[in-house]
Amino acid sequence: MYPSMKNDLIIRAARGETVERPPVWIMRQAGRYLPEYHKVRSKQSFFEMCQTPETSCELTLQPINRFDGLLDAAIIFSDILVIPQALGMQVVMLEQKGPHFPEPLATPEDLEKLEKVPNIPAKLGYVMDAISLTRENLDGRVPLLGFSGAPWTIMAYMIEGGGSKTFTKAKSWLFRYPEASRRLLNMVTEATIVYLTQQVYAGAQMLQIFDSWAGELSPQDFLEFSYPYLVRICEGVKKELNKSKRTVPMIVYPKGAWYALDKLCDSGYDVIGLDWTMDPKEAVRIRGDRRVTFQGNLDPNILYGGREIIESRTKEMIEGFKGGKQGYIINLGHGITPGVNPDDVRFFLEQCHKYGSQT
Ligand SMILES: Cc1c2[nH]c(c1CCC(=O)O)Cc1[nH]c(c(CCC(=O)O)c1C)Cc1[nH]c(c(CCC(=O)O)c1C)Cc1[nH]c(c(C)c1CCC(=O)O)C2
Repeated sequence: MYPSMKNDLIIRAARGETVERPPVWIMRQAGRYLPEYHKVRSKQSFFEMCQTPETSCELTLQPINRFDGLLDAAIIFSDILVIPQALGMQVVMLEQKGPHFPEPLATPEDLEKLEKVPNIPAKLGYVMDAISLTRENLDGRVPLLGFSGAPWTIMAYMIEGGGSKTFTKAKSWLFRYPEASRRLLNMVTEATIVYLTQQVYAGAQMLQIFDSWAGELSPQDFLEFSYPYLVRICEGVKKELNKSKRTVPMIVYPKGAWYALDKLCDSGYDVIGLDWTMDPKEAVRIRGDRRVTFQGNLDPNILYGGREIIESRTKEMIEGFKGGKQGYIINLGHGITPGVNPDDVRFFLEQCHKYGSQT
């Protein structure tokens, strides 16, 4: 049994309940904008940090401790690329450059090298251990989120071998090898369902699926190569959890897929994460009376603009989401970036509390 919850605002907001103010958390809230992160990072490689439950727990708690009482959720410190690792691929994190796969998938024959049905508890047990340890150490202060990458985004990394501007290799697969692409997407989907379910058994109270490269696809290709797998994950996780009478709210963050918002409102996800290319009022209009909560969507670069614009844009955003007391979770439209001043982050969080309580 874990400590009882002192703040469950985000769980209630995700379920569509009316709350006293919209909850707030920040994608990548544990990361390189925090000096205390660099202290830990200087002693360990990125994936070593992910693989050490005590370190993962410490990093998860850093923003919660620093911004005590201002954040309404913690997200477990890990990475979406642990799934390619579990499928048998090597991934390293290069300083200043980001993730790198020494041997990315080149042709459909390479799928034979992957572990088709990886033993997730054996390969990623350290994530579950980190989640359990963090749940205990959070002491009920805020709920703990688990997460994974969406199949299309994971596939893109496995083929590109890292970040990309054009996604030529990954998208060539979709068009040249649609069958093999579907096989790969299915493989990632099934591993992800097991992974997310295990995270909940370990103590995760909410789940987010990051489809960071959704917006690289055309609307037609998103509907063919991303959406069905997102839906399958939501259904698969909920069905498995239902066997032990559990439910957790699920968030999908399909970055750039504003064109699919209407369809996503019927996807089964409780929460849809929006990036800053979507006007809050327009999103609310498209949603209509469907019971879906929105999350987002301040441009992370607003945090570089100084206090005046941080305040005015935060206020406008909250007002755009109808004042935010129902169907809304405050966040940035994408992860916070390394150069942001933590004091400006505190100021942003204070404005979220101020205008969220007022409107
Ligand atoms: C695409 C993606 C990745 N990882 C993730 C995504 C989806 C979100 C998004 O679109 O930004 C998700 C992620 N990565 C990390 C978290 C931790 C939890 C949190 O949000 O605080 C989460 C939720 C830690 C991290 N993941 C990474 C770092 C920095 C690593 C370092 O210290 O060298 C951290 C703290 C590295 C990483 N990991 C990844 C990239 C592209 C990079 C390098 C570039 C970058 O940092 O933006 C893959």
